[in-house]
Amino acid sequence: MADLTKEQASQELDKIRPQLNSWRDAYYTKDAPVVEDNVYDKLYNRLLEIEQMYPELVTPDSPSQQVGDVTLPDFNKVTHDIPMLSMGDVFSEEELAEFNDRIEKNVGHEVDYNVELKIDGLSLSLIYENGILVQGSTRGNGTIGENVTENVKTIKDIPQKLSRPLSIEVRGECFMSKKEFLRLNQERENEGQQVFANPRNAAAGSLRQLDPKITASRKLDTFMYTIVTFDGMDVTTQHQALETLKELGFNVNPTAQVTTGLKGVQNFIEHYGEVRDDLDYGIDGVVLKVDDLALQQQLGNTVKVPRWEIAYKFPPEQSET
Ligand SMILES: NC(=O)c1cc2c(N)ncc(C(N)=O)c2s1
Repeated sequence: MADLTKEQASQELDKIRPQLNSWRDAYYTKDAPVVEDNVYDKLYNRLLEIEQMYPELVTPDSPSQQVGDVTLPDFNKVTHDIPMLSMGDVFSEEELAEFNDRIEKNVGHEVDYNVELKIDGLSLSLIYENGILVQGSTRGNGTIGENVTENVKTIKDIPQKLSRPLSIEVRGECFMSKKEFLRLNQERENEGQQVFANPRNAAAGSLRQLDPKITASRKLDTFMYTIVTFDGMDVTTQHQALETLKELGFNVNPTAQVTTGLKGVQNFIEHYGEVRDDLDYGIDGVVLKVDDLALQQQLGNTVKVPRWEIAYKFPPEQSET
């Protein structure tokens, strides 16, 4: 191969990487391979050749770093530097009032809450370095989770590259829509396989797959709802955090509302309790979060759960087995 200067190599890689990634994306997630394998392989080998000559030019988003063809023997584990805590639950308006009273007593005044739907899926952590997705992981036991990065890369609504080159961690919920759940179970029934009991199990069974191709064959969705590390972003409320997540390219549930104290919370709960069957995703409650992020820090966490958020749980859905 004619020797390439580093500059020529860098320029050629800048052309090859996005081309291969877009072909790969089509192959994995849009079920529509747009190029013959030998064309893909030829360009991929060219990329490997150049990266071998100039290893310092390898970037995290290079196709050579996205080994999506390997079926892992078991999940690699990741440690959550900031634990993925669970959340306290309440089941009545009275308990909600007690939660609010504790907060107001602690901080000495009424607080705004950001009220969000509690999605019936599984928690997901995403880590980006300079805007590139480098790790996806499950909650696990809250401290040690499973590395599901290759699977996460097949989920269409998760950006592999952010709109800004930020190094951040974000968290949210991975779920399967009711429509996809019915399609998948019909497919499994036709193939004589065991069906999933509910969309949450189907989502967990699809994300926690050792073969990314199986994950890619299932339509998973996400709603992201927490920025864990901000990389200097000036975000001071949970409401702003959701707007920022949306600007960065994440899928964010559009129903969140800010309330002053508990005013309006009961209406929100009653409304979504009534329409939950009509939503195409499962919800099992409503989450109240103190909107001011500094107040969240001031309130902190108990041993197990944050003091600044609570889940108001709906009764199990009728259709749920
Ligand atoms: N375990 C947790 O902290 C949470 C769990 C969930 C969930 N399953 N769905 C939505 C939210 C939210 N909107 O914050 C949260 S927060």
